[in-house]
Amino acid sequence: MEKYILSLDQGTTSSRAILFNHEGEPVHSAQKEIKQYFPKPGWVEHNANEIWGSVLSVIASVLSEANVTPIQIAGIGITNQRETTVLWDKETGDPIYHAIVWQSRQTNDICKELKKNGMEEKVRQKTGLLIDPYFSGTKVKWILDHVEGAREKVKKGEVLFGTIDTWLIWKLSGGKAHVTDYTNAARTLMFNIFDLKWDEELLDLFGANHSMMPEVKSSSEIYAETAPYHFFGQSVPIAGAAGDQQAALFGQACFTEGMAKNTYGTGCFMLMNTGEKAVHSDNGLLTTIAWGIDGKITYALEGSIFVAGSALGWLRDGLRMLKHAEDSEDYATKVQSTEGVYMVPAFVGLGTPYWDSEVRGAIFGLTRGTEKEHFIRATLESLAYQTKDVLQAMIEDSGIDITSLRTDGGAAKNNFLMQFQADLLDTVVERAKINETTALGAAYLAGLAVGFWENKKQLTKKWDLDKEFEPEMDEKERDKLYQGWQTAINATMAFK
Ligand SMILES: Nc1ncnc2c1ncn2[C@@H]1O[C@H](COP(=O)(O)OP(=O)(O)O)[C@@H](O)[C@H]1O
Ligand SMILES: O=P(O)(O)OC[C@H](O)CO
Repeated sequence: MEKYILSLDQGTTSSRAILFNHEGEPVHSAQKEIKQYFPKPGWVEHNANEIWGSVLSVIASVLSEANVTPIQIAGIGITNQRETTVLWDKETGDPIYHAIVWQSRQTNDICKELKKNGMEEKVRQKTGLLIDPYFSGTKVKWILDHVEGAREKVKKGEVLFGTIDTWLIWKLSGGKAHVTDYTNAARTLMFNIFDLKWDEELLDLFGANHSMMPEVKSSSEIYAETAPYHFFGQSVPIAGAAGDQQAALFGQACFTEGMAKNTYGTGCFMLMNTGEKAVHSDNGLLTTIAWGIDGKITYALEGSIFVAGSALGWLRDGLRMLKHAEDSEDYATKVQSTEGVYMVPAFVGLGTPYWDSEVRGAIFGLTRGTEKEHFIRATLESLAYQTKDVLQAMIEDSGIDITSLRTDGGAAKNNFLMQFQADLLDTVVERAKINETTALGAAYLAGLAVGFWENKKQLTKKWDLDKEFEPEMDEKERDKLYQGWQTAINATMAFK
């Protein structure tokens, strides 16, 4: 009977379940979109129970469509949208508020206050992060400030905190395991990435305490078994977990120092493996944990872009300019250029390297001749421009000149975008063959823990190129385009 690893990829827009065979090939997958709640401008929330329901539903679909029985699952790997924060009642398992999504800006005022009190440098030294609504800490404080009786319940030890990995492991294990892994803990603003402990002072700052925090474990080990009533009568080891961007770095086999990948999903995240060294950034990058395996921590530098593929989602759902996000490629290639139109999709502020949570989106250079095609092309190009901003910061901080960039994620399927990216960076873009790189990373982390695979070298051998994009644009044209972008960004930031 053939065995598989089941990888659960809980992203911002959808939940996916993917079965990997022993060759590391995805043999079947199921996907379900989740509802986005936008209660106020700049706020983004999810329903944690709906997330859980969507995960159960994709597990059921993938097993039935692949005709695989639960007994054939050797282990489960989990990867997830990071930072998104859930607080729930330990007894009833009910979330006490919606999950506040990483993109949400509702903790802006809390961040301002912390910065005013001079906390930025201390936070950076301990966590490698900045004070920004992006991270979990201020989201915890916001929920405690806004949900009646929450603080008292926390004091009595009746509330649990978790990022989405923690929530799903807790649910799958029937409430037995309250754990997270190093990569997810590293994004909370409450975890010291050097001592590898929850930090007393930071917990205090956000009104949290030890009793609500999950135990922090490595990214590849058995955390718990599934509760049989949640897993079709079977106890299956949940054996690996990592935030989706770190899982993608692993899935892209970026195992040596200096290797980097960029994932184009809802947002866009470039991570570079910096080995055992935690590199400090002077250019707005984050210092974070790439993975913790076998008692060893590998660090990464990260550039975070908040709006990437979701700008196409906005063209589809908000402006109704597109039927499907993938149609953007056809529209973009119908014109030779944007004819000077620039779109800055700062819908929830800007991340690396600007870190401005109050700025909002803008569009420049419209003429009477601007058509839908130019608008769509400018939106796609904005993903590439933001990536160039990040790459420049990365080269400056790491001192490593990146000569090729590995890419993956939903929007990386767009050939126009990948070619424009290569042109703009003047760098070869290598799109990974397997589309589900994030899920593959999580599958490998779990597979290593249960002995399904022996070592990560097997994954390196498996890494395969789907398509290589060679830069073709001349230098003058490239510089002119990028200068236009820089003018647009500066003007956007000036308008507040
Ligand atoms: N061909 C495409 N061109 C541009 N954007 C795309 C394309 N296909 C999907 N997208 C965008 O990619 C995102 C989905 O990518 P995915 O990696 O699944 O994201 P996540 O993991 O954040 O849920 C959506 O925001 C969608 O708009
Ligand atoms: O949902 P994604 O794939 O865009 O990833 C979200 C990130 O983990 C947020 O930090």
